[in-house]
Amino acid sequence: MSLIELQQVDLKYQLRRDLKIKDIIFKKKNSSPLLEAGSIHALKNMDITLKDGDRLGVIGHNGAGKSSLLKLIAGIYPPTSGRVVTDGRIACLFELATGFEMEASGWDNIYLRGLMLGETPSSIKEKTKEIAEFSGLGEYLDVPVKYYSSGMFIRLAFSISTAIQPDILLLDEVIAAGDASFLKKAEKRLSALMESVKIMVFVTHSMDSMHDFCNKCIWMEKGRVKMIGEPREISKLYLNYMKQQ
Ligand SMILES: Nc1ncnc2c1ncn2[C@@H]1O[C@H](COP(=O)(O)OP(=O)(O)OP(=O)(O)O)[C@@H](O)[C@H]1O
Repeated sequence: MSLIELQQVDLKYQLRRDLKIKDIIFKKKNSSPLLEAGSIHALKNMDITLKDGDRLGVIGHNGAGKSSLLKLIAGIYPPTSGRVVTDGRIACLFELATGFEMEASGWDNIYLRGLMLGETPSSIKEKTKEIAEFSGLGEYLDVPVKYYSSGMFIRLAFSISTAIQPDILLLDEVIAAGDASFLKKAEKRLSALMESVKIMVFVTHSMDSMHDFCNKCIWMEKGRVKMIGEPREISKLYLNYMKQQ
């Protein structure tokens, strides 16, 4: 059984300020409460438990803490306090560039990234041909990825990340997967993955996508869970609230 459990979790980002002479001279004028405080409190007292079959949509205003929640579950950031427990193989479909070797070729990156995602050397070798074909990058796979266009890079990153069979899928809607033909192919592959995983956490601003793919929803506000419940119910309350702002 797969599991995501957050117990009284807080996440604070520490801000590093590079002081310049003009900051010292114009200190009062330029001071910012956030910088003065030295940290941003992105997640506050989060308690969430997700088990097999849970498909959680995460909605909320810009800066509410949605992406921070994904990064915390992925283990990219440790909690400042509280406990995060996960059980199961996690695939992240956000910040696709993380973990790539810019000097290495597309082929080498398939191998290295595959290992990082939990494949063994032999299992990733078995999947390499399929990943390469799905990416449609052809001879470009011989070239260091630093020379790729952004669309080519997304093709490769998406093809690798969706080739493994995870238990838990962490997904941000913001995946612009290059040209229209690839986008269509990518959508199909992504829908299949979303249906096959045991637990999904899906950050989205699209209520329609959330209704299609999720059976639970949290509305986040200023780093806290404002409401949790059935997707249609929560999104209705959220949209009404947003209209009044
Ligand atoms: N790496 C970082 N360093 C410092 N502060 C950060 C960092 N990432 C996010 N924040 C801050 O944490 C808070 C939550 O940001 P987060 O990106 O999680 O919000 P979000 O709900 O995903 O927003 P959006 O819908 O705009 O993508 C914001 O105040 C943001 O400025």
